[in-house]
Amino acid sequence: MSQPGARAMTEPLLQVRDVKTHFPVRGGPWGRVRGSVKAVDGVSFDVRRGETLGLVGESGCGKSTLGRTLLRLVGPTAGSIRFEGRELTGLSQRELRPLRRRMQLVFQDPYASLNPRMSVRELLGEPFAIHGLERGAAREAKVAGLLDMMGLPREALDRYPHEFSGGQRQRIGIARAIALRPDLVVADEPISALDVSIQAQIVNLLVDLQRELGLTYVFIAHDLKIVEYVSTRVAVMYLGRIVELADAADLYRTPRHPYTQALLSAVPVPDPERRRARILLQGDVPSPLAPPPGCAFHPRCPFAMERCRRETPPLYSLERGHTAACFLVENDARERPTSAPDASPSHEGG
Ligand SMILES: Nc1ncnc2c1ncn2[C@@H]1O[C@H](COP(=O)(O)OP(=O)(O)OP(=O)(O)O)[C@@H](O)[C@H]1O
Repeated sequence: MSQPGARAMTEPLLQVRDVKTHFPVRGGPWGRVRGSVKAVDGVSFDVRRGETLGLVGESGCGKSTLGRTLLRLVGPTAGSIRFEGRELTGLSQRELRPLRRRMQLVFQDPYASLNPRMSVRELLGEPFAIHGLERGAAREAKVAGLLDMMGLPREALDRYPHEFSGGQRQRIGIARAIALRPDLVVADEPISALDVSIQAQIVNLLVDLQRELGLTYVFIAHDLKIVEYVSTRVAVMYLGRIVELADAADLYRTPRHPYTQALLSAVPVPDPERRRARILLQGDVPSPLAPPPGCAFHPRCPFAMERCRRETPPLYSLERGHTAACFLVENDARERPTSAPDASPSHEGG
């Protein structure tokens, strides 16, 4: 691999600007477009090299869609995604191919993501075959090395996914994802389908691999304790938008957005100093087909003001890179935020 230059080392691995992923909803006898699900609706953030960016929020907030959009597995409707400074949104599938090996996804359900008719030897050899890398004995050696790294025995090579436990299957899924030494791994709820007793082992495996291979993670999860444990920074999503982003320690110590406060108030903490009053969230996440006007959180917010029903709060910059999209923090903002750049052309992804 070529040695990245100093600039490449300091620039973010991924720069995401005002990205939207809307899904058209069709209806009626002619299947006309009736509206769109705004699964991701204007998000901007950077992912720094070597960090773990945690992505949290209730079910349906758009976390998976955002994760897949970052990898261009789903085409964004608008916005810009730069990987090492290179714009991804306009690239054809062919142009994306060489980049694919550098950006990988770990799935929630390893059973559904592994072809049941392929042996482990084939499953782990496949990434090399797809990209025309390593053959014969060299590929065998790489595959065996992956097994060692995952703590799986060599006998596993000739066995099939159904012969393994959930945790072992996830190890195989992770091995496939890291086989080609990617830079970026999006882990989409990588442990939520697993038995609680083995969740920690898989999390620790991911943490060790990050250290060993210098990986950058986007870690999607709804378990806030695990996100706190693994993340360098954490982004909180609500109805297609990021409502708060901060260093993990800052976010957990001083959450500024009422939505984050409510999510965290539900997490049991043994330390009485950190215990907070439980804020009960009323109702469910509204439909991303018709998000509420103004601040999308206002119908569920215990602090909603008249203004929140009319205006959408921008992401205010607070101290130490902490940002929050809530009028309550406006007075603490370091500067008046400029509105998100909306100049990016809409485009059909592929
Ligand atoms: N291919 C699709 N077509 C239409 N709507 C979609 C599609 N994929 C996701 N959605 C919708 O987009 C919204 C966001 O879904 P997404 O799965 O990204 O959320 P999530 O936060 O990851 O939730 P979960 O934790 O349940 O996976 C949901 O309303 C979902 O129904």
